[in-house]
Amino acid sequence: MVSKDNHHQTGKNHHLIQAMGHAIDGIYDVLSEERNMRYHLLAGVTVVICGFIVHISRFEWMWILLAILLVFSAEFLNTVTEAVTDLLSEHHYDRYVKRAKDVAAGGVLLTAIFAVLIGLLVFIPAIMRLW
Ligand SMILES: Nc1ncnc2c1ncn2[C@@H]1O[C@H](COP(=O)(O)OP(=O)(O)OP(=O)(O)O)[C@@H](O)[C@H]1O
Repeated sequence: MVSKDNHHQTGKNHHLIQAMGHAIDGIYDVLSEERNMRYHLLAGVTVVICGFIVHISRFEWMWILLAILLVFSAEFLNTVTEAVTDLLSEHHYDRYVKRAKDVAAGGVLLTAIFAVLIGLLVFIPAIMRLW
């Protein structure tokens, strides 16, 4: 989905609906263009389904949803970093581009490790409770 603006807008949004349209375009862009984001989405949906199956508590849901949101946010920032650095470098090698991209990717990795830890802390006791 691409926003319905026929012109190439470069200025501020004029109303909330327009701003929301661009924001939804951004979400769609990350989901359609970034393969890693699709893996994160698949993992997130799987974890949410598992959460319903093993009846995790409200407190546990808060941690699970926070972990999912953190990974998604890091992936969004990673995509922004890639877009801006690719624009600036025009795909030529640049050590500052490398630094920016590696740091952004490191942020995604850290949030993914956090999410796995939260998953283990929540689901191991939840599965044991079922027994
Ligand atoms: N213009 C550049 N200058 C220097 N290093 C670069 C440049 N472009 C990419 N790199 C290096 O290559 C790595 C991967 O680049 P990039 O993130 O663009 O590709 P990607 O594998 O498609 O990423 P993702 O999987 O997150 O979409 C970067 O982390 C960086 O180390």
